[in-house]
Amino acid sequence: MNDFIIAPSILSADFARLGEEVDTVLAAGADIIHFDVMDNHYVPNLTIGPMVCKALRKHGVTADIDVHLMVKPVDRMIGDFIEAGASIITFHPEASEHIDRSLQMIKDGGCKAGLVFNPATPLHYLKHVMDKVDMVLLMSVNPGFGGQSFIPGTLDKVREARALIDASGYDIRLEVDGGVSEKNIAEIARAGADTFVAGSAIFGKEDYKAVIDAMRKELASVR
Ligand SMILES: O=C(CO)[C@@H](O)[C@H](O)COP(=O)(O)O
Ligand SMILES: [Fe+2]
Repeated sequence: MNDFIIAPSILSADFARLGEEVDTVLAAGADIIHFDVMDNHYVPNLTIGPMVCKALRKHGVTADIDVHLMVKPVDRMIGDFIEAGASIITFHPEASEHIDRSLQMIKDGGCKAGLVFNPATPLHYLKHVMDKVDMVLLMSVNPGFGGQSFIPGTLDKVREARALIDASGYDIRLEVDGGVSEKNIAEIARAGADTFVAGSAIFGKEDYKAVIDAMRKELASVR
C-alpha cells in the first residue's frame, strides 16, 4: 500500500452504475473504496448495506472496502459486513454499548477495526482500546451527507490524534472524512493524516483520474 491512501466515498457515486463507478475510480488511481452505511437513526440519512458490499465483491472488486458504519446499534451489522467482504470496519463509539466488544467482533472476523470521531466527539474513547484499533477516522463534517464543507478545527484534532497514535507505538492509520479535496489535502496531511476520504471532490468531477492525480501531486509536496 502507498504511504498515503486515497479512499473515494461511493456516497457521491452514481448508484445506478455502482460497479462501473467503482471500477472507474480504482482504475483512476484510488487505493481503497470508502463505503458509507447510514441508518436514518444514528444519522438522518439512509444509504446502503451489506448486500451492496457483497454485490461489489461479486462484481469483481478486489480492492479493500473501508466500511464506515453510521448505524446504531452497531453489533448487529458487524457479522453481515464481515460476511459481505468488508476489509476495514469502523464505527462511532457513541453508537456502541460495548466498544471493546464491537472492536473484538470485527477483529475476530478477520477485518481491520476502527473508531470514528464526530467533530465534537472527544478522542478519549481511544485510551483503553489502542491495541485493538487499526484505524482512527476523524470526521471533518457532521456525518450524514456528502458535499459539506471541511470544518477547520479538525486540523488541531488531527494533530492531537497523530500525537496519541505515535505515542502508542501501534500501527494505526489516521483517516479524515468530509470536505476533503485537492485544495486542502496537503494541509490535512501536514497535520498528520495518512488516509483521505473524498466523495464529492472526486465523483463530482468528470475526470476522476485528474482529481486523484492532483491529490497525489499535493501529497507529494508533504513527505
Ligand atoms: O461519512 C461521510 C458523511 O457522513 C463521508 O464519507 C462523505 O461521503 C464524504 O463526502 P464528501 O464530504 O467528501 O463529499
Ligand atoms: Fe464516511
